[in-house]
Amino acid sequence: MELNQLLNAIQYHPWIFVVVSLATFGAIKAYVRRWRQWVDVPVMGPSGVFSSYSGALRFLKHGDKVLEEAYMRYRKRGIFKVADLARWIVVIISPELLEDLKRAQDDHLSFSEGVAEFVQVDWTLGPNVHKNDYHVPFLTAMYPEIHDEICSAISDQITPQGEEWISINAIGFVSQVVARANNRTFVGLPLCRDPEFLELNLRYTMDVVIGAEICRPFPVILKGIVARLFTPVAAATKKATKKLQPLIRSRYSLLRTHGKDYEDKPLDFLSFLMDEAVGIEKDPEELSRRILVMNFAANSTTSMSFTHVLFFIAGMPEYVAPLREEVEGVIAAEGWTRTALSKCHKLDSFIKETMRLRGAGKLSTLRMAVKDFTFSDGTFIPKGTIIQGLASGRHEDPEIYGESAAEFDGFRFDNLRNAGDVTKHQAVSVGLDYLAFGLGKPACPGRFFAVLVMKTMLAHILLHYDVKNTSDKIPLPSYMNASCIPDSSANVMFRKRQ
Ligand code: HEM
Repeated sequence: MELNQLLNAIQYHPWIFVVVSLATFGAIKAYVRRWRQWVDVPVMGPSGVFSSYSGALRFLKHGDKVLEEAYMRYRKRGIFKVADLARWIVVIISPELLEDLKRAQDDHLSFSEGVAEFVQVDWTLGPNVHKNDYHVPFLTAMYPEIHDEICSAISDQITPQGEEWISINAIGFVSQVVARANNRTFVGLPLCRDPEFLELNLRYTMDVVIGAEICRPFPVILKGIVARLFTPVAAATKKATKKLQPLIRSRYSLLRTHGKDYEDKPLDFLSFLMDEAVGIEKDPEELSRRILVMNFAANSTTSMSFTHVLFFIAGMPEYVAPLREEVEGVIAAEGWTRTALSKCHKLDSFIKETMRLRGAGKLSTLRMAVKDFTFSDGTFIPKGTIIQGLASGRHEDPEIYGESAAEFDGFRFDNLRNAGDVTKHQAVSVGLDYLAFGLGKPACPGRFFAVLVMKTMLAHILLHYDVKNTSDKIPLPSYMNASCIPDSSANVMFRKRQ
């Protein structure tokens, strides 16, 4: 829009002037705040008022390189900071500082406030989700249903005949299977197979990310209106509510008629929510938001992680025979159960090793200082600062993982288990040396479920299909800031197991 057109538009619609002025004011305020939260640690990239934005652009496009360079430079100091387009992020590397972060109480370094800042929770996922996280404790898996959904979702998409290979887009295939398995647990059949419902949940993560960026520059009083009018989040919430409302209403009616423990009551996340919800949380729109929130936390994280697993198994045929042998032995003895899969240590190790090198992101353990905070080395962190741990620094440190730290060794963690500490080396274990699922109290509560889903997917694929990449090379990820994104254009080839 040219300046004249803008001035004309303002003349006839003065509210445009108000919105633009408030957005500009908000942007300036955010900009000033960015500079006020100055932490006295080495800076990765330019540190000037304007030049830091060129550093932020480089971080956006080449986050992996920036963080690798920072690791080499500041490993000894154990802490540095890097600019993204919205803020400075203080990144910690040293185990001592990670230990401080792990021990810090939520009223000092807060995970939920960090998330609230990053994805503008109050205006995207919803203010109730921010204030009350009653959805977090439910994550006990219903294994027979998960297994059934994974088998059926895979065979709905891969139907090779005889010896033919079929080629399928890896991330598209994995996302469908993961979203179906997740939603079988969240809302049950038949909604977990409804293509529109799956599509809106798969798109929701991106809707929230875009919505957060649109809301960010506006002052708080306008964010609500902006979120409703100009972001895709409101439309997604409306669509999800429309899909879920009939189900919620019929379950409420059964609860009213037969009481809390009626026969054949579905055992899923929605039932859990409806039992636990109080006050406004009982509203179908609020319940729908919780379902969306769980999809937000579970779909892209698990899909991206498992797509890397698929690329590795497709490109490393030497792992196929020992993994098949392990899974076949355990399943023959015990059937498809949670306990049986917990005995597949090689399978577990292969997934953990993939996540060590290709976790959801190079940074983990998002926190916001809700009060001034001082690390044990004396580094002062003012209130409002965002802090993250450099997961890739820990994951690729030769002092932790030996000379082969940079290489993929699918049975690394199985060997470590056999050599000593059994629990430390499980894929679900969190600690200073393995940050893929975070650290401390806010460590991912869905990790047991996510690992179970990924193990079941890998085991099922190994037992029923041969798999290979479309070329000799394992597709490489790209990075957006620190997020590790599998090659979305890469296909994987499947044929019936020969
Ligand atoms: C491979 C898949 C997954 C990865 C890599 C992952 C990673 C993470 C990480 C890094 C955190 C933050 C922990 C911290 O900062 O210390 C987190 C939190 C969370 N995750 Fe996951 N996650 C995955 C799957 C899931 C699944 C499947 C669910 C739900 C079924 C889930 C639900 C959550 C929730 C609710 C939180 C917030 C916890 C809180 O508020 O205290 N995640 N996840």
